[in-house]
Amino acid sequence: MSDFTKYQALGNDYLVIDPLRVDFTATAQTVRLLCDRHLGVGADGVLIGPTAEPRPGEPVGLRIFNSDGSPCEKSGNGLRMFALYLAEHYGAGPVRPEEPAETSVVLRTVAGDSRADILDFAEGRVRVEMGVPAFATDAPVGLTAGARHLDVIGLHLGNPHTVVPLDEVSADLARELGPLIAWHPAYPEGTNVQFLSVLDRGTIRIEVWERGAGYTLASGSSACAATAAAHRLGLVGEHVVVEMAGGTMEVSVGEQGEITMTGTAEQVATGDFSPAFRARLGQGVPA
Ligand SMILES: N[C@H](CCC[C@H](N)C(=O)O)C(=O)O
Repeated sequence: MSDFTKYQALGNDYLVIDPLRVDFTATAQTVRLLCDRHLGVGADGVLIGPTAEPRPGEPVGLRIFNSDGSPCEKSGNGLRMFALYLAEHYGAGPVRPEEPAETSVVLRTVAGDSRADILDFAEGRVRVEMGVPAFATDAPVGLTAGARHLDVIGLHLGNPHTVVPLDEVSADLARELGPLIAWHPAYPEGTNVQFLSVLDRGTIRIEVWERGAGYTLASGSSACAATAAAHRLGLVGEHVVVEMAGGTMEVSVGEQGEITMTGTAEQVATGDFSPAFRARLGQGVPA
């Protein structure tokens, strides 16, 4: 059994560490070192789970951390990856990879439960029910970031998001304004930020700056938040293709406002920590 399994979804990468199989204590420090692209393995975040032996029909718990070591309530890409991890490693339990169309599991984070269905195991295609967003206000509100006055829409989807609708978006813009908005005094807990451009009623483009991880090539919960905001503003219909730097995802808005996302994720590698790195993690060297 490997110490870690690395996944990526549209260029957003996470390490899965399974506490039932590996002795690992997640602290801000150990997560930061693991995620460091120069000193560690490298990732946008870490998924620690399952938190207890999976039992058929019962929710499976996981904890999620950002690359800066901060805990986060939820990660859309992370949930898709973790559903695949469970199918690959605990297949006969809550999920059945031999019956891909029927493979489903309820994942439990501090943000609540999310049902995940593996639609195509070979392609790593997973659909996740992300819940109903809670909007901070009915209409966009003004926010000053640097020298810019922006109209933004704040919403919670288990984790916090701020959507910035603009005519055009770019990675440079996200890198410039993202950190100013993510830690703006208006958001004491910080916020994930989506720069949104609506291309047509079925297509949006977003650039993402994540709280705790910075610029990322894609973010599942961000794709959902941006779609929910665009839908609320009447700019898109119920089914939206979300273009991000790392690829596209499909997001749907249900009758009650519930958000469902579908996209791929893939396992990249499994690996073991060297004794020296394990010691640097402060986790001790296995006998
Ligand atoms: N990449 C993640 C977002 C992580 C959210 C995290 N940065 C936070 O602090 O809430 C996703 O696919 O949804």
